[in-house]
Amino acid sequence: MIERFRCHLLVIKQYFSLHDIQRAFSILLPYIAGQWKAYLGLFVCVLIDISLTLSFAWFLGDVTDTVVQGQLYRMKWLIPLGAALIVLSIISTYYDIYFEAVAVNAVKKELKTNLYQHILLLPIKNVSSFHSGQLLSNFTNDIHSIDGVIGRSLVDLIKLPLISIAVFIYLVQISWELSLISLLIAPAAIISGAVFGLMLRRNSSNILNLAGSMNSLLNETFQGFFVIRAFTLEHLFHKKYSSQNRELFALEIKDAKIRGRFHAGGDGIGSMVYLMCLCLGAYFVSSNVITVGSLLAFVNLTNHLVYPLTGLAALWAGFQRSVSAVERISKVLEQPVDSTVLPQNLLPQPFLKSIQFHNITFSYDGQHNLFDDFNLIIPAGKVVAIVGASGAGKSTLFNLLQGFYKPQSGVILVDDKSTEELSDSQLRSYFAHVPQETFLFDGTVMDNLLVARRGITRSDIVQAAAIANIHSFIQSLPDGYETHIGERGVRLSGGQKQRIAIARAILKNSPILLMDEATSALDSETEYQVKEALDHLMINRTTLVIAHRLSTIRNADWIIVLDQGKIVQTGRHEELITRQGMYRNLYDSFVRKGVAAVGR
Ligand SMILES: Nc1ncnc2c1ncn2[C@@H]1O[C@H](COP(=O)(O)OP(=O)(O)OP(=O)(O)O)[C@@H](O)[C@H]1O
Repeated sequence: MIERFRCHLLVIKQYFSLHDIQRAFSILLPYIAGQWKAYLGLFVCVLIDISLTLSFAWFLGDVTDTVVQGQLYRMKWLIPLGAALIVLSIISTYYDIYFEAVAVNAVKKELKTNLYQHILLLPIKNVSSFHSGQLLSNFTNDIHSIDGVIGRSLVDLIKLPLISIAVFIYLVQISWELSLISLLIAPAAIISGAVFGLMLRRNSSNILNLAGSMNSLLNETFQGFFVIRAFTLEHLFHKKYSSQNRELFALEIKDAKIRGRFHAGGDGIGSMVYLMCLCLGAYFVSSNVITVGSLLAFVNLTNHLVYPLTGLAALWAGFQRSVSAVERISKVLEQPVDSTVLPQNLLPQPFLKSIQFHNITFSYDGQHNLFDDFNLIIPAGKVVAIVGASGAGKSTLFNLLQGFYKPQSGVILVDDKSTEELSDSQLRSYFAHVPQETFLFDGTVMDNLLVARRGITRSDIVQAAAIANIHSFIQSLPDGYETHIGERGVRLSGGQKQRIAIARAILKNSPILLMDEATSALDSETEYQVKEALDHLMINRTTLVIAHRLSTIRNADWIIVLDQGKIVQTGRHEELITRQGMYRNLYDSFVRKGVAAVGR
């Protein structure tokens, strides 16, 4: 019980603390400052709006008194003045909407671009600590929820107190007694704003978190479509999504109820003040304390005294809602990046000497070392097969080499240059990576090949495709190289995708080939075509291959046998086969399984 009370107290404290709002603004301020012209325009519109509010009230009162007192000659200049006020109001309304749209959308645009760039620059270990659905949610729900701190609310923060003060001074001139009555609303507005704002903040934080989870589920559904079908998980996923969707609906309705009660309450209080002022004002008119025109001007302006007060409370509530969204975005933006420059596709550099791993210590989680004082030298121009049980660290070697992860200690040299000293662009220009699973972008075959390197010509592409044994197939497609292959290349077979990936690696023309041999079996004809393509790719290159086929291992110049992050054996197939040890065991298991790939 006491614990729950403490918990509530903490939430309330957090709600009234300025710290979160200050933090949100410190993140957004550079973006807001970048749009100072639009905000200045908006501020000028606000000043015009305040002046117009007072002018219209005065105009209403003056026209009424003019008519009541029979001084119709004054209408000669009152009518053009009214028309001028209306024209000014039309112009101001237009620019008000325009400047707000420019300010809000420009801030969001910049924030989205920076967030995207930041994610592209984040070290892989940091990116993988976020769920892709959560990152997606940052761009969709969260960025759209920050309106409360960058849009009209920001200007209202200045406008509402200003209009309140201006209107109050004007009202006091008409009648100080009525003005005091209209001030009765202040405490009620502030208390209701605070209470409802607190409820809104908690609820919208739940909405944003749930929307993030739903995005993650959608992402998994679309990416794991085949697994869902194969394991008949449709019912399970449907149940999960429906349940989250129902929960979201309930939270949205709760949000609407809170906002509804808040606004209805504010309107109710406003109407009561209006009624009280009208009744008391009517009495003052009948007692000749004020004129009819003054009463009309007064009741007209009362509303402008009421809504800034309830508005300020709503503003606080709105800030609270947006703070949750900014907090979620800031979790990504606060992750440190190694460099602020986006890597670019550079022309390949020559590679003449060796790759060296010196005293490398590496751990993914910072606790269990996968590599401990690891040393390895790979001379240029060789085909090196890396073999070992699953989880031995083979792929991790590739990750370290390409700078996707940094070792905790030790140094990796490529042609005597430390990978730490090379920029990401320089480092990656050394390598062409053919991963086990081919990833193709949504677009045409040509689009997927063009990404390999800058300045590629069509004849380069045709040549590379021919070497990769895929040219004839591409030509047989309805639009040849311009055929759309669908998201992740869904319209192609595994073997076709692999050969496009090989053509892409040929086009990149890097001196070092990193190849993670596919374990999935292809039919013998396709297998042959892929193998031939790979053989072409290896010509004149240093090749590091995580080998799964005996034929690759047999033909390698050098074999490295890896076990739990340690090199346990090295040599050629003929030597290793004669010795007792891990390689011999692996070979025996290959033979025992009667691997179809043997000898291919
Ligand atoms: N991103 C990661 N975060 C944490 N641990 C990881 C990560 N990637 C790999 N590991 C762990 O590091 C170890 C080595 O993984 P690695 O992928 O390098 O092995 P591998 O030899 O390539 O295995 P396989 O042949 O199955 O692909 C494994 O125990 C694995 O669980």
